[in-house]
Amino acid sequence: MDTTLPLIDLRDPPAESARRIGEACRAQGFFYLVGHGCDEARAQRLEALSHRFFALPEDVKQRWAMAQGGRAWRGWFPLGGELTSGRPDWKEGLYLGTELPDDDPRVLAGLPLHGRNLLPGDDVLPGFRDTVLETIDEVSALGHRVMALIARSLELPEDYFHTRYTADPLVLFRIFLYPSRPAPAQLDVRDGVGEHTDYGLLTLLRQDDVGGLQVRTPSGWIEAPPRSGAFVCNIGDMLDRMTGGLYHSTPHRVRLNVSGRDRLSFPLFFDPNMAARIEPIRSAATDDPTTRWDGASVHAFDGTYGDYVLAKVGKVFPQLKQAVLERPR
Ligand SMILES: O=C(O)CCC(=O)C(=O)O
Ligand SMILES: [Fe+2]
Repeated sequence: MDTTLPLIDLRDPPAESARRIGEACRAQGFFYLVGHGCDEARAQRLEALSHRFFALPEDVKQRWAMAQGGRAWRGWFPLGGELTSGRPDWKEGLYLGTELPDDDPRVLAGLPLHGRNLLPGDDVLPGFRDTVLETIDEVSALGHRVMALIARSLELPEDYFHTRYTADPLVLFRIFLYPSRPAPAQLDVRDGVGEHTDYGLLTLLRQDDVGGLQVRTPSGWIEAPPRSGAFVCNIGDMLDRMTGGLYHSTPHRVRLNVSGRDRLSFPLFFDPNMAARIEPIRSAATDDPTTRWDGASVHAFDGTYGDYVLAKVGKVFPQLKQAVLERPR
């Protein structure tokens, strides 16, 4: 297999973009996206403000710690605070998502992962909050566009995913910092982020120019190096499940950062509404029995997206799960 990931330009005719996205989803499950029209100046501003946020002293950042975010699971977590396969990742981060007011019915009902964002306001980091919220809106809109192209690539109506899953998507946005300083020897750290697949439909990730993201292909690990102005997109478990394995939810990881500079990344997870039941797609494009594979746990899954994502999130933040989800309200 090719050792570079395909590049999709959204300025191409939609039929061509859809065809090439389909090819990429069947092969690597990963592709670069350019010509998307997102505001470059905003992305640069977000990068600069994020560096300033992570540079704040720990006791200041504690004001926005995830523990204070309650059931919304928003806010800051410290280095080593998130686990992949039970092992701490050597990264620090800010968990964010669609901004919902306290009187939103989903928040009132105590639906996990929904609520207000927990991050510094203009008194501490002028412009940070607005830049984050604008970015979430902008990249979510791009998520809708790419999902329409993915539908087309599967010979489905363009609104296939929108109607069933994403009219009101679950959108989780994260800002990660992978420090250049090494982890203390007593911490059992191996990667920036250990090998994993993403849970939902589609991940759209911007990264700075440091690099470190790697993708597992049948012929081994390949790099997904930074490309200026591009998103790295990949397919999540739910699309793999819906297509019977035709579109790959490909394992990936981030290596320890030895560049001498801190690395920032900005993944947005564009996922089904938590109440949506995940159903296999029936279309000519997914009917080829030679492309089906079974046995992987994702294909045994039957339930709503909420069932799936909460089980996953509980594993990466075990203490929070105990403190938040397993406590009676
Ligand atoms: O930071 C990156 O480049 C990748 C992060 C990632 O894979 C994830 O958060 O799911
Ligand atoms: Fe990931």
